[in-house]
Amino acid sequence: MAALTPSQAPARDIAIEARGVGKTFGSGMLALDHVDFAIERGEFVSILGPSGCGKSTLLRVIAGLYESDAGGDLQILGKRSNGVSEDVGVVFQTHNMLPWETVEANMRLAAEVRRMPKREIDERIDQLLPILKLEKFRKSHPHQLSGGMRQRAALGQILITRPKVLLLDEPFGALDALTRDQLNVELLRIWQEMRQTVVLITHSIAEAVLLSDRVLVMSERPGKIIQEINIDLPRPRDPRLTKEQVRFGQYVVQLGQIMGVE
Ligand SMILES: Nc1ncnc2c1ncn2[C@@H]1O[C@H](COP(=O)(O)OP(=O)(O)OP(=O)(O)O)[C@@H](O)[C@H]1O
Repeated sequence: MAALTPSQAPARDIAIEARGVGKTFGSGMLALDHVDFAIERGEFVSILGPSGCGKSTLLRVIAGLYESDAGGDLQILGKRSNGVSEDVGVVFQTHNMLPWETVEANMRLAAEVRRMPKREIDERIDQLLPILKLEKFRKSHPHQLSGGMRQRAALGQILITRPKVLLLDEPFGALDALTRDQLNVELLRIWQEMRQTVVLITHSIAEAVLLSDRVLVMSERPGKIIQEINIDLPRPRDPRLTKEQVRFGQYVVQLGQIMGVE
């Protein structure tokens, strides 16, 4: 069969495309320098890189919370990024739930800000609480929850708005290893059900390999993407079985070498 010419090849359905994206902070401190990458719709991509290289800054640029320097181009779902978008949800390492409101009320507020109809909000809360394993805690306040539950509730506040793009800045980074593993299982399950485009910032090579379709590696500051590795492991990925695979270990070693942390 003849090879497809570029014009015949199926167009890639790109959710996020960065070309020459940069970020300089006030005093001329260059945090990101000519960042280039493209992420397809429905893809799960992790970003790894040394501490301080600009991962969170990049995520905030994608979220529209920071503006990219002049000259760069950032397209989100086919449109030039122009500040915060309803299509993009962000979960940070520390939750931003209101402490005096219950889990349910916090989720409700996040949806009300988007002016979603009450019936739809009720339906989505009922649908999400079991997925997040928070059914029994819908009337609890944040201080009554464990750290893992609080981060699940924070994820719920974002998922209720059904963002097409989900940005995760080390959402489970402050939790112990066991809770983190459990939440990663939940995250994979939720992603498999909802199939948003996910970009995850993590410091854990193993976490990146376990979860992702592709891992982008950033350089030291000023950060740019220096490598990308496709993670060709079968899904669904059971964490224990996946980590036992030879290929899993090879990816971890390969990424460790790229990052100089073997
Ligand atoms: N609002 C800001 N104003 C000035 N400098 C900033 C700001 N935010 C981040 N920086 C600087 O930009 C650089 C990149 O920071 P960033 O938080 O993006 O790195 P990171 O890769 O996420 O770090 P870590 O892995 O340690 O969380 C750092 O040198 C940081 O000090």
